[in-house]
Amino acid sequence: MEIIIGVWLALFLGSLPLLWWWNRLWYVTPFKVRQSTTGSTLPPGHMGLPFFGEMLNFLWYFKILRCPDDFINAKRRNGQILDIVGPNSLVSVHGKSDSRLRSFVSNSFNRPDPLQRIALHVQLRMVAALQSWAQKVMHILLMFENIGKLFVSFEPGPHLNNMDKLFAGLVHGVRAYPLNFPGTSHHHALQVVSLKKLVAIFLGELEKKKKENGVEMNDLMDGLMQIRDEEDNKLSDQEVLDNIFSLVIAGYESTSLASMWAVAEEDMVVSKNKSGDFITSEDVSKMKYTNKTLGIGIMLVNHDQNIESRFRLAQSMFICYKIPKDWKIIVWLRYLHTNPENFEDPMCFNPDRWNEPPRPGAFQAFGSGLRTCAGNMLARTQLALFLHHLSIGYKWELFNPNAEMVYLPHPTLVDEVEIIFSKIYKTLVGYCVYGFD
Ligand code: HEM
Repeated sequence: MEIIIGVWLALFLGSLPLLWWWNRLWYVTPFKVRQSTTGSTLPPGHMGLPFFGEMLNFLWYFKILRCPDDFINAKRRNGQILDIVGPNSLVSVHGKSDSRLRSFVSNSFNRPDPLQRIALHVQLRMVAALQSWAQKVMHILLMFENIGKLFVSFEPGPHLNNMDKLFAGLVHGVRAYPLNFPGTSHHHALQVVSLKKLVAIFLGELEKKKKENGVEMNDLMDGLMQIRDEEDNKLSDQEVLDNIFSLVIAGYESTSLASMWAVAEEDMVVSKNKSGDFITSEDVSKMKYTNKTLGIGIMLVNHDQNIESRFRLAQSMFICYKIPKDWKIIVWLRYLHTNPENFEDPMCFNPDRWNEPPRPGAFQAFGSGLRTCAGNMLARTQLALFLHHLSIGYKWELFNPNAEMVYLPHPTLVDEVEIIFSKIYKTLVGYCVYGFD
């Protein structure tokens, strides 16, 4: 028995160096042989273990040490990207299909006229939601209601709350290690629960709209159903669904997280000089920085946007390195925002840093170039309106001011930022008397 254990142990230990170098032998050696005449080089760094890559190391830094920047900074390289995510959606298509969809989304969300209409729409909802939150402990879920209404005319209520949970489950599963067999969270989210239910809901909505045949045409899904290309072809049902899905995923969590961080950061900095009291009118008056705070909220949320992005390069140059076809690159935008070369004391909440424009290329909250965020004006508008209404009418405090940070599946406080809101009552002399609804 002891001999058998010894043999297995020896085999295991003996295979460790092979495992350690396997990816290098498998991927790098053939590349080097092919490129031996051109002298092209690959980016430096270890290739990780077979199948797992650097996942264990990644989890160690993100889950256990909770120092994600240390993992990333050690891998710092600079360069440009092209990206591909998913099959039919705006985030994955190119050329004419990309311009057609992008110009539709931009016209729907990023131009002054629709933005004005959206501002009116969402403000009513925001004010009503804030009022209903007063003197309760809340997470900020409002953004999902706005997105649901603008994109598919879903009304707030239990149905939308259920969808919110399904989307959260889906995003969770997509970010889990992609082991797609029964028992894994990836499989559960994609095959068992969230995706199937969400597809059924959106498909039902699409069918309903088709039957109504354009009676009510004022949301994003209606618009997508009407787009035509030069040959007068409409988008297929699958294309409409893919795009609605991607836009909800791209637009919802990013905006919610940014608003959450903006509120939490502003609250923390004001509470530093206080001993657990509620924020006062004086504190509120210090919040002359809505837009600058917005910048910080957006800066912080960016971390997550990019962890899920998968970039496949079609034989392109990356500085002086060659990136072989089908290799993936993740651009860690958070690195730009937390790099002291770009922002002085980057981790400090300092809205005044926006008094000066950032160094060119240093602030990439919405990405840049051809694939820049298609909903950036919608996001900015929603966040600015939300922070404005919040700071002129409400006071708030973190329910658990000492809650710890977690970084997976996205950077947030352990309690997902529970906040107690209460209304500031106005008097003739100003915002100085407090009470509760
Ligand atoms: C605070 C909120 C948001 C942040 C921080 C954010 C950030 C980003 C970033 C960094 C990218 C990648 C850009 C690149 O590859 O260069 C992106 C792409 C994208 N975003 Fe946003 N976004 C936000 C809100 C929204 C909203 C509300 C929508 C929906 C209308 C949206 C739709 C998209 C789409 C469709 C893409 C893919 C564009 C493409 O690949 O062509 N985003 N976003």
